[in-house]
Amino acid sequence: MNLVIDIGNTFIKLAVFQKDEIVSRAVFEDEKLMEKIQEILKTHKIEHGIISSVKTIPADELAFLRKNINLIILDHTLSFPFLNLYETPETLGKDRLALAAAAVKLFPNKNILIIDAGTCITYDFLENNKYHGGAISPGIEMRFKAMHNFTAKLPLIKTTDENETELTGKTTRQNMKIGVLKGVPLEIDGFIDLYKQDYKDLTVILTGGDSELLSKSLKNSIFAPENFLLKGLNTILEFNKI
Ligand SMILES: Nc1ncnc2c1ncn2[C@@H]1O[C@H](COP(=O)(O)OP(=O)(O)O)[C@@H](O)[C@H]1O
Ligand SMILES: CC(C)(COP(=O)(O)O)[C@@H](O)C(=O)NCCC(=O)O
Ligand SMILES: [K+]
Repeated sequence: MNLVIDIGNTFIKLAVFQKDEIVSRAVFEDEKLMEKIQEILKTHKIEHGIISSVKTIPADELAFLRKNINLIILDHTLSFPFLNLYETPETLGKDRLALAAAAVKLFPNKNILIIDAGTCITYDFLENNKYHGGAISPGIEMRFKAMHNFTAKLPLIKTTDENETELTGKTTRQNMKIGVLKGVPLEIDGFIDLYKQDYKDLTVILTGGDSELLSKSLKNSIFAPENFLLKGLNTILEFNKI
């Protein structure tokens, strides 16, 4: 069985794969990583693993993983089922490599825009199995936190607060919620429209912690496959197993 670990800026996602199927999955915060891995190693027969991180991985965690499984650390020097044309591949987010791998596995030889709404919102564009790059913008929670932190008077809004249906906000909180929760879908639809001007047959994938919240507000139709990034990591692991 394979263990795949995705360390994002907000959450760690972890899954155990038997061939292409997820048999166990967990989402948690940073400090629980070792505990969760020990639990998984006790309950599953893990032989291979892959870890993708947008942060530096602590040395003791790496040493522990390496001692227990055949571990691959995701970076741009591995083999991928797509051609990477990013001009600075060494600075490209590892999560974005995993998303691109998942996309070509699901939709080979297509024009694909992957939107990952997590801590940041990333846009990744693939044309016929060639990865070009895309865009990075602040995520929903980051926008709320930034407005609170960088102003004197704006309150902190939580994503879980009740949504607004109006276009015109009449209180400070309404204005902020509308600015972010209507603004982000407008941004996403705007990017999709711009890509569609050049690529009529564009496949759009939406994933990440805020994808459910956002999918209802988009005018463009999108795919929202489950555990998309984790499946991409498993694809890369299978591609690079020795
Ligand atoms: N319970 C929650 N706690 C914190 N953030 C949440 C929660 N539910 C959804 N989110 C949203 O999901 C985002 C994190 O999504 P995720 O894809 O896991 O990010 P990352 O891969 O960057 O860690 C947060 O920025 C926030 O907007
Ligand atoms: C853009 C990101 C912060 C997104 O991270 P996430 O929101 O998934 O936690 C991450 O992919 C990253 O650190 N990228 C490095 C810069 C680049 O991709 O070019
Ligand atoms: K992201």
